[in-house]
Amino acid sequence: MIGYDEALAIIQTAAQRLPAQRLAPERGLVLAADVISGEDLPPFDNSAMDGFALRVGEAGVAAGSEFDVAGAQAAGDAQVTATQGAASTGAWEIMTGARIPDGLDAVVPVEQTEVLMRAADDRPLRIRVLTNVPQGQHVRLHGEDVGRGVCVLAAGTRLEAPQLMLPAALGVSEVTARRQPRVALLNTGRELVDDPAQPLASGEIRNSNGPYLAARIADAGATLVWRETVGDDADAFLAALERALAAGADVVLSTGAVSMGRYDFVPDALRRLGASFHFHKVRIRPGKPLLFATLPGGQLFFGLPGNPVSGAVGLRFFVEPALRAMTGLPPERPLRAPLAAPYRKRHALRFHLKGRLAVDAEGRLRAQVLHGQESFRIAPLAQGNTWIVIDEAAQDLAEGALVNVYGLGHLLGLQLDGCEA
Ligand SMILES: Nc1nc2c(c(=O)[nH]1)N[C@H]1C(S)=C(S)[C@@H](COP(=O)(O)OP(=O)(O)OC[C@H]3O[C@@H](n4cnc5c(N)ncnc54)[C@H](O)[C@@H]3O)O[C@H]1N2
Ligand code: MOO
Repeated sequence: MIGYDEALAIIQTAAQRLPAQRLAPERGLVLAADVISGEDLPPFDNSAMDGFALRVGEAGVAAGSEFDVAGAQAAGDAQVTATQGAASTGAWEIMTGARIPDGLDAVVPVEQTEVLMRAADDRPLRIRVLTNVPQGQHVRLHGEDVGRGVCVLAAGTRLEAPQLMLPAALGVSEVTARRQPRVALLNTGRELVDDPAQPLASGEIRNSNGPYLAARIADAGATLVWRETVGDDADAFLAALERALAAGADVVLSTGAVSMGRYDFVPDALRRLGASFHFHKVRIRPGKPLLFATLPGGQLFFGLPGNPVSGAVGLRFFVEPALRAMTGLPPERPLRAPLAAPYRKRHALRFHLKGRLAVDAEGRLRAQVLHGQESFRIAPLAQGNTWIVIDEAAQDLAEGALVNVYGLGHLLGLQLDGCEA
């Protein structure tokens, strides 16, 4: 049986990067090349205020100075040049975001002016400024936010809403990126019932892994292209696998039938198919019987154990690193947090514990191991906001000992909202 680090290295080698493509920027893509700005942002000098644009020169102008109003400029108006006469003495009425007329170099907000004369249509004709106006005041210079030729998003960045604003502002219609991996999910077990309204017959249980893993696959930045529940039958399983691959899956996940029981057919079915096995069983808890293989078509296959928490751990710590490698995201690094209470670990396995990161009365983070760590107990999952990971070699840990903590998903980060002392 191999340890987790070895398993992770195997996954990172086997998970080939998806091809880089030219694609319209959209949420979920991971950049495979830097995005270089081809435009200035802002694209032209413009006003940060509704008011009057002036030519004030290096010295600025003093409160009390008066100006004739030579014109008006609103957002969307094309470039204008303040006339020579107006440039020296005139003001231009200007709106927020409007191009600064060429030759002018400061803006005074309307509320810091007094209108001395108006036209019949209410246009201001002459103003007095009520404050000193330094050169450059309230002028947003072209390229001040982003200059042309600058790298605005680096290769390896995942596009989320904050990373979509820049391409939109800069007229970037295509980026070089990797799409989201496509994942299929096959839940095995003749005991499984999918319809929540169906009463359970003797020996049946409800399929809880299916909805959980489907939601987590989406959180993990992958697209679920196929989901099916199959009985404990290798032929039915292989037929479902064929449908999953026909749906375009890059990665197939199964749950259950991967351990030592007489109906644990997944390894044999994969052998029949000609899959190449990378490993089966890892020194972890829960989730030890996890199986990882490459299918004849090059797709990755993860056989997750059926116990619900084992499947959750398999997705979080085995499948998610593969998704990262496929899209070109760098490997994750855990954060460290102190244990809220002593923890005794009696087995030489790497433990993945349902945990809660909470803040104590002094505002310090504390990692609390939740009650009910067995792999069939899902109630604590609903209270958890973190995975606490304890190395294989660790044994007795004192209160305050630093442990590795991971967010519930590799893209979710640590979420502390709602925590109590
Ligand atoms: N003799 C041994 N028995 C077991 C070993 C072992 O080493 N030797 N390992 C145990 C460990 S650890 C795990 S984990 C489980 C894994 O078993 P399988 O992957 O073969 O899973 P199943 O037997 O099919 O199911 C296990 C358990 O989970 C329930 N289950 C399955 N699918 C779902 C689902 N979609 N939703 C909710 N619950 C599900 C299933 O009914 C079983 O109770 O093996 C141990 N045994
Ligand atoms: O490791 Mo199995 O993962 O639950 O009990």
